[in-house]
Amino acid sequence: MTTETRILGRADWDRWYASLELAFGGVTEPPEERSLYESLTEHERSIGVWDGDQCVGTAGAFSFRLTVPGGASVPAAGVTMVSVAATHRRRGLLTSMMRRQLDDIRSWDEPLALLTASEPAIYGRYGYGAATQQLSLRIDTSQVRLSVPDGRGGDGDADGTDEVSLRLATPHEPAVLEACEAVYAAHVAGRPGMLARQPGWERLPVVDGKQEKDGMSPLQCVLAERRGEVVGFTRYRVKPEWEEAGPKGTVHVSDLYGLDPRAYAALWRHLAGIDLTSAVVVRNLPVDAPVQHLVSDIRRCEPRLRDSLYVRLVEVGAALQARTYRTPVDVVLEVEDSFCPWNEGRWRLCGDPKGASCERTADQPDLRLSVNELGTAYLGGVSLTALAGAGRVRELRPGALAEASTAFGSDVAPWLPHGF
Ligand SMILES: CC(=O)SCCNC(=O)CCNC(=O)[C@H](O)C(C)(C)COP(=O)(O)OP(=O)(O)OC[C@H]1O[C@@H](n2cnc3c(N)ncnc32)[C@H](O)[C@@H]1OP(=O)(O)O
Repeated sequence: MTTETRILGRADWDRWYASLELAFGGVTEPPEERSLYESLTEHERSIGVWDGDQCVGTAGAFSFRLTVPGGASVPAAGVTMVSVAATHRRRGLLTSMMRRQLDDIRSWDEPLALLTASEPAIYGRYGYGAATQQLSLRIDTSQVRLSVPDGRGGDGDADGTDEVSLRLATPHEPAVLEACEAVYAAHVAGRPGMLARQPGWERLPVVDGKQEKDGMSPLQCVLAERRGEVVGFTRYRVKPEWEEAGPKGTVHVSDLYGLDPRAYAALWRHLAGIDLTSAVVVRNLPVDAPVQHLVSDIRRCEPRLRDSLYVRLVEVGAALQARTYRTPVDVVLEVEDSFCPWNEGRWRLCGDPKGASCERTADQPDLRLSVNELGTAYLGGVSLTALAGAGRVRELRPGALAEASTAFGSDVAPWLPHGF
């Protein structure tokens, strides 16, 4: 097999993307979604593998900025659109693309690579670790009640001026899109795992997807407003269904953000009260989503967890010093990284809530772990102690594990709100 790997040329995009679609089963995306992805593709950061004039491998890397614990926004390559043609699988093409990509990302001085995996078993061999989870709920709104915040958190409105009102809006309308994006942007710095969306990405949640073919309504949008300011929004589709006993429709939530507890609760109460529906389904919430504390019966919400964002430390030193640490930490990490050997060896990590340094050292190690565990623990959603319990982190100095594990933790659960 003779193949050539090259940077994606603009004229090649159609064939390149068709090859990706075929590898994912051959269903062609709706034109609006396709053209959005065409405009978002960063050609110079994308590669294609060609066998003659046939594209047999694809991979891209968006230039993202990722929020890390402490709130910094760190350059990160969003690895995406990875595929190998069915005729060329299991011959090492994926490994060769991952090799090329990680070398490129390093040369771009981006300390992190990120992805969401089609299958969790694929990317561990390249040093990625599952760093965040997503919570899904199916709320039985015929049984579950949602409470209203009582203002004890300081958001009371004794004189009624803090009241939130809800307004139906057209999701694609530029002013609406802009207002929703501003609410999204206000959340980014406060939660590790979120991405600062660049222009164009705000359209991703509103492209007309395949869902409408499944009997769902077009996307609907409700804005939460206070004194004329947009303080939250939700976007959702309704799937009407009827049973002998009566209506049994479902509300499928795409996203929901509130800038304060009242706006947040008002939006959830709206979703739970939509006529002719008896369930609200949401696929991707942070594991610490406050809605879990608004419902009267969490068991009737069927909570489930799934792996979400995978993180790869491309440059261990730069990545570990880009975030802060919840408590003071001073440990020597002995890192294994066979795929990116420049990371191998001992690193002294000194950090606290204000900042961190991470330098090469010859000192005795306190913890031994691979780059996968560093990726898994990096955003503070999985503890080093839990990984040690699985034998994946070794404590070489008594006390070092508890010290590092506490320091790596995050008060706010890391979360990736959408795929890419
Ligand atoms: C970030 C994203 O875009 S995720 C999307 C990934 N793409 C898809 O799922 C589309 C459908 N699948 C494909 O296109 C291909 O099967 C790919 C990309 C997953 C794998 O490509 P290949 O060229 O066959 O992989 P390659 O031959 O380099 O295999 C490398 C290793 O991964 C393993 N591997 C490959 N695919 C899988 C899989 N789906 N599950 C588990 N292991 C896998 C191989 O067995 C091999 O293991 P080894 O190193 O122990 O020998």
